[in-house]
Formats: sequence, structure tokens, C-alpha cells
Amino acid sequence: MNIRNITDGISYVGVNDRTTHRFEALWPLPAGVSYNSYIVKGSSKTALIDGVEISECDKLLSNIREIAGTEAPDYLVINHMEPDHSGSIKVLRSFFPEMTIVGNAKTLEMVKGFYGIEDNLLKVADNDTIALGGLTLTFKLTPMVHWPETMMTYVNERNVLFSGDGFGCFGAINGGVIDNETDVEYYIPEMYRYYSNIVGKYGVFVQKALAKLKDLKIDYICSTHGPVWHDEVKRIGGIYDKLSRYEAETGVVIVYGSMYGNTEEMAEAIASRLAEKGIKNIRVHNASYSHLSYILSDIFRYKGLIIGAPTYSNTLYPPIESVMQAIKTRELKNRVVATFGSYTWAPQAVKRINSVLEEAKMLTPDMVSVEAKQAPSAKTLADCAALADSVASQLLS
Ligand SMILES: Cc1cc2nc3c(=O)[nH]c(=O)nc-3n(C[C@H](O)[C@H](O)[C@H](O)COP(=O)(O)O)c2cc1C
Repeated sequence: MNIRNITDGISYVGVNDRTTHRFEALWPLPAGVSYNSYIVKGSSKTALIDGVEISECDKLLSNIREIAGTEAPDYLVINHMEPDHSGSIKVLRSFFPEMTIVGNAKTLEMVKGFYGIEDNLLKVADNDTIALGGLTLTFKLTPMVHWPETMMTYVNERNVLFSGDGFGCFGAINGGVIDNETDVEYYIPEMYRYYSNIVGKYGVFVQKALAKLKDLKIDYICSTHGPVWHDEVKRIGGIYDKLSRYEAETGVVIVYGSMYGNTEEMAEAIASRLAEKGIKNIRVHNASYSHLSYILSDIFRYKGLIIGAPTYSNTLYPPIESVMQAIKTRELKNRVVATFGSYTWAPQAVKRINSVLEEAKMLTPDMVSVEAKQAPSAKTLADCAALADSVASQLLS
């Protein structure tokens, strides 16, 4: 139980999930995940902000009881309808039948579509407010961060932003709810992984949301996953700004597939030459072993991207095809790219990687590609070194 007073009138009542293996049945959760819910208690009305995943609803109900006693919340504000938050709506409604469900037009359409609830709904538009008595909720519509209905709720008198999934991260709450009572560095990599996997495609919309928030004084960011940001508000905002502009740090991700070691030998040669050239942040991922979510996280973090694979059944080795589609889907930009691969009788891998990069508008005129016939020869390895030189010089120039 992580009930925590955030600031006057605002409490954390979220829950931890330490048993779901994969978020969205896709992304591993080695450190669990929290579904964050909050209570805002004014002098006349109380609002519950966002729900939790259905399997954790019982914990949420007891947290609400702990804070509000037998009093039912007057409102349930839904910032985001993804079922890891909205899954508990039906149960909450049956416990608190008088509670009004608050959302924008798109939210309420989903409330009906997912849960068949059509009564006691309150539709809000951008900048609409609800007075709770001494505390006012103002709604900021932030569509496509990362669903169409996503919005954020701001408490004017406390400078608190309930940001939905925005600024969230994987990792359950380990005791400390507010950032200054926990190890922030533990969560930062999980913020990169969360952003790149879940929100990464929607950089343009994140930028629009950030523009909308820029004049608000924000002392606390209360997202739906991970710690409440207080001391780190500025840093977290900066990370989101950078990620959504597809800006990256100096460093290189080498992601490759290999069955019998030929492509891998090229990957090793490239990595070692990059290090010789002074690149320190080099992340090498064998796509058959590293989970895609970690590969994407590094790809969002670092500016250099070198992709390699063998030809497989006249096309691209499948794990790298998955990586390519994930990159294309996320509309990645502003990367220094290079490609490599190997084949035995009819090369297809590099051609396929390059064609997906072209579709993704990531091909650059000076991009280097190297492809080895069978085992990499001394000449191929020299070409790999030249590829690394080209990437290093573009990154360090
Ligand atoms: C199941 C399978 C399918 C393959 N299909 C092709 C192919 O269509 N064209 C080709 O030139 N080589 C093909 N190859 C050969 C590999 O691309 C080649 O041996 C390459 O060097 C393997 O790289 P690796 O050692 O990094 O796994 C295939 C190999 C396997 C095992």
C-alpha cells in the first residue's frame, strides 16, 4: 500500500503490479509497473483521478477507503482510456453509483464502447473547469499522447498536473512515491523504454502537448505510471522534449541478427573501430537475444544507428525485419545510419534494410552499406572499419 499525501488536498492512491510479465502483452516488466490513481479532495467535492488495471482494482478500492472513508468520490476523471487505467471503471461505478465520470467527447464514446456506461457522464472540453471547493480542476486536451482521447488535468491552486501516461515510466513504486524519496536514476532508463515503446510514434503530438503546458507553473507531475515528479519536473520535461524532437545523445546502437557468426563478426569489427575513434556510448544488441523494447529504448537515446543482418530465405532475417518495422512505425528521425549484412548466394538483407529505411525517410546520401559474401574477408572487415569511420566522423563533427 503506497498511499501518500502529495500536497494539501491531493493524495496518491495508486497500486503496484509485480506479476504481469508483459505490458500490453508486449513489453517486459522486470521491475513491475504502477498504475497511479490520485484523490483530489476539495472542501465540497472529491475527485478520483484515473483508475487502475482491473486485476488491481481491489487494492485501489481499499486505498480510496483509507483516504475518503465511506464517502464516495463525486467524480472519476479519466485522462486516458487505455484499459490499464480504465479497466476498473465498471467496478468503481458499481461501488460508487453516484460518481460522475468525467472525460472529453472521445473519452465518453470509449466509456460507452468498452464498458457500456451511458449515464452520469460529464463531458468536458479544453480548458473547462470543475470546482471542488478551494481546488479547481482544469482540463487540457492533449490528443494522441498516445491515444486520441488523452488529456491532462491541472489543479490550479496547487500547481499539480495529472498527466495521464505522459511523463510515465515502467517500474513499480518501491516505497517512495515522490521522486525526492526514491532513487530517480533507477527509473530514468525505464522512462526511455516506456517512451520509445509506447509513445515514441507521437513525437509531434507530444510537442503540441508541451506547448500547451508551457505557461503552467508545475510543481508536481502526477503521471499514471512511476513516481510523482517534483524535484525533477524540469529534467523530466526536458527528457520528453528531447525524445519527442527525436534528439539524441552521441553514441551508437549496433543492432544485428546472426545465425552462424558471420554478420556478428562484422558487428564486432564495427564496434571496436567506433571505440578506437572515440565513441564511448556503444550499445550492441543481438536482436535474437535483446528484447525489442530495450533495442528501441537505446535507438531513441543515441544518434548513431547501424543495422546488420544475414539474408534469409531470399529476404531479411526475421528478428531484424521486426526491428525495421518498429523503427518505421515510430517515425524515427535525425539519425546517422549505416547498414551491413552477409549472404551466401543471392544478397537481399542489406537491400531490404535499406528499402525500409528509405520508406522511413531515414536514408542519408552518404550512408555506407557493407555486405559480405559468406565469411567476411579481410577486405570486408576493412570496409566495416570504413563504415565505422564514416559514422564516427558524422557523430563527432
Ligand atoms: C535458413 C537459411 C536461409 C538462407 N537463405 C539465404 C538466401 O536466400 N540467400 C542467400 O544468399 N543466403 C541465404 N542463407 C545463407 C546466409 O545468409 C549466409 O550463410 C550468411 O552468411 C549467414 O550469416 P550469419 O553467419 O551471420 O548467420 C540462408 C541461410 C539459412 C540458414
